[in-house]
Amino acid sequence: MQFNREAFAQQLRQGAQELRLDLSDGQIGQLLDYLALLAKWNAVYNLTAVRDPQQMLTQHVLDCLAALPAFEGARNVLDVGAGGGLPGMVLAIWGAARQPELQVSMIDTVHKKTAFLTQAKSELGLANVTVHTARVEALQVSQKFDVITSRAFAELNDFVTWSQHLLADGGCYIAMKGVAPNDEISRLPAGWRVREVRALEVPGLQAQRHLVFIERAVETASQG
Ligand SMILES: C[S@@+](CC[C@H](N)C(=O)[O-])C[C@H]1O[C@@H](n2cnc3c(N)ncnc32)[C@H](O)[C@@H]1O
Repeated sequence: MQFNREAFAQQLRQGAQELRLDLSDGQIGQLLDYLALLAKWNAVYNLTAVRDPQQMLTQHVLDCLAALPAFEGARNVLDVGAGGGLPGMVLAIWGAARQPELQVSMIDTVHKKTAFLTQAKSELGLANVTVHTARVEALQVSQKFDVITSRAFAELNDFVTWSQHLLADGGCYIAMKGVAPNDEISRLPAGWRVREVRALEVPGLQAQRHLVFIERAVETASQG
């Protein structure tokens, strides 16, 4: 397992440039620290099927970086089924410098995954991160989320059904998907609508990526 920090830093800088993301040296360093932790823990705890750090950089870190512009202005984000912290950790690292008011919560049912997230939060000094070990259906919070996101989590219908009690009024879902999930969209529960399906280009990845923005459908006022 090769971890060439300087080469990875260069790829991140180049990727950020292609994505028009303004990443500081400090943020690049934190992203690499996160990647190194993920690779180290993955060897023992099997957090992600992607095992090679180079592949992790492209398929995980750059993939999540490509989605970040969609989170501009978000204040309180929940990442459902965060696993090893994707996209939540990448979002938190970016937000800590870029959007200091941004809070990122991550939830997963698997304790070894949330143990990793708690350790990464501590080692990276991310005060903006909260970690929950639970099924999202059972989570209760005092402050609801203005954005709920997920990546490689579940069919959109389940994602919305299981977590809608956690979305603030006026909030929206941002689901990270591969090919545009038109069938899943057609099966969304009543009362929800897709505001936008946005195609993404991930540097170094020859695969389709889409963000699906979902919000409550506005009820048509009765004409009485
Ligand atoms: C395929 S992984 C994706 C992990 C990460 N988001 C990524 O993109 O690498 C899906 C994750 O969802 C978690 N999960 C499944 N059902 C869940 C539920 N009901 N509530 C919270 N997490 C759940 C699993 O434990 C798993 O870590």
